[in-house]
Amino acid sequence: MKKILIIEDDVSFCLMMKTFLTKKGFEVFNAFSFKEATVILKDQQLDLVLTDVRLPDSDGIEILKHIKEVNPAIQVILMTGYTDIKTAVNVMKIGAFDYVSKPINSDEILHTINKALTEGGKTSTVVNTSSETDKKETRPVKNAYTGSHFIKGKSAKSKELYDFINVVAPTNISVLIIGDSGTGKENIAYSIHKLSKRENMPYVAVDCGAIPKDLAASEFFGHVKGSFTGAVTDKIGHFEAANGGTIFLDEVGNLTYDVQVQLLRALQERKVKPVGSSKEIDVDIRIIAATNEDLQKAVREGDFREDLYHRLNEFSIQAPRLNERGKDVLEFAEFFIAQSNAELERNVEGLSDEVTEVFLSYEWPGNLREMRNIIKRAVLLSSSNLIEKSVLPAEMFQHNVLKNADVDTAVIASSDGFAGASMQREDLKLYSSTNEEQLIRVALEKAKYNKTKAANILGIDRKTLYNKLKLYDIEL
Ligand SMILES: Nc1ncnc2c1ncn2[C@@H]1O[C@H](COP(=O)(O)OP(=O)(O)OP(=O)(O)O)[C@@H](O)[C@H]1O
Repeated sequence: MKKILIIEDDVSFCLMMKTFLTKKGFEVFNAFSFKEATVILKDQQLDLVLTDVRLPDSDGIEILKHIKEVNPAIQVILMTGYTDIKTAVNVMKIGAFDYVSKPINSDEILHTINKALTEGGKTSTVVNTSSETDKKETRPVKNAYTGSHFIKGKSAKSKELYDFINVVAPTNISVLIIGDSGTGKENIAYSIHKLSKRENMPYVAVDCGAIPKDLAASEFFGHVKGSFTGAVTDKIGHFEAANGGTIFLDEVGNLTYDVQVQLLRALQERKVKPVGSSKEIDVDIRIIAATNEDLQKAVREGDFREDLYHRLNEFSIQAPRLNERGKDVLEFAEFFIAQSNAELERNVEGLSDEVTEVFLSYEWPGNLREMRNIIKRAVLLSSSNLIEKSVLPAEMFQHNVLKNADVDTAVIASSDGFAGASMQREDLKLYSSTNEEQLIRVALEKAKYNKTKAANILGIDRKTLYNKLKLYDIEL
């Protein structure tokens, strides 16, 4: 397990990052000052340090020098506010791997960390060649797409989606984006912002699922120095940071009831009060929220406040599943191939005919995110100009074959090739509910109603199969 040290005096941010990176499989240590960091650097064999450029007792240059003295193999990524970008660039010149600007985008930081851990050793003094201006333009967003860095698609579903985006973007209406994981909700939110009158104002994306309950108020509304243990400096909350622009609340269904109350008040009164402060700050914010849960159900069950739900859902947009977007699948594939080529320095030209067919009929349960990952891996593994079946996960064929009711072949396919190298069978989940029942029935029939075998064929565990049998009322 790779070990990461986060050096940051903003305690809440530090803990949030720790939660996020631990979930991603790293062993994470926190230090709130340079002094604390030196102790951990001495005791632990670290792989990477993520550090603020400015700490109460040190600065980026001193931190980097010290780290490189302790162990030159440790990769260093700097976290910086806008005013410190120049310092960050200087620190990179003396050996930091890269820098990221605050507010930190979780996808981006993860990408940079993985890149540092894989490429860092080879190029420990890499200087990022993008200009400062470029960085400034793209940094305020959690999402890295700007300009042509995303595609719209031409299918009826895509057209409908962009019609909605175009209609709602210029208004100040709150938008709730509903859709399965990986359908591109974050990208939709950013598109709305870029097409609005607020396009040149801040866009702040907040992953509500990653905010620890106790720190939510401080995260959203900020705090003043000394207002609680660990509040060593004043902190600007997300609302204030987004003032004049747009705030995107991702996974909004994860907010606790208490935070929902505070949020609603802020939205209604258009004022926020930092924790420990008596002063209210006026905020003018456009709000976009996203969920992959059934929020209406959460409202019915008393887990999500109805008034907040209506406040967020003045207009709703459904993010289409990838398999509803017809031939756009191929356009997305082309886009991800180009993206992976650039990232991995490869020259893959496209999909073989056979793979094109598979792509068009596959369910894509993980939507765009799944496609991006599958293509990235395929580009890495491909030895020919075209992506062939042999570099795709076998589960993709298991799906298709199952659809054709040829389960025996599916089982063979799944023990073939690089099957399972990246995807756990349990990750398969059970596709869309429309054909889920049918898939289960086919698998049961092929397994001669042996539940263990059927579960195996479906790539799920027995317990999940039992639950599904109950759900669909399948009698055995
Ligand atoms: N229009 C697009 N063009 C190209 N790539 C896209 C587009 N929309 C999304 N993506 C890609 O798909 C991935 C998933 O998108 P995104 O994070 O926006 O999905 P999401 O619905 O917010 O997922 P989750 O619900 O899990 O947070 C992104 O990392 C990006 O690489």
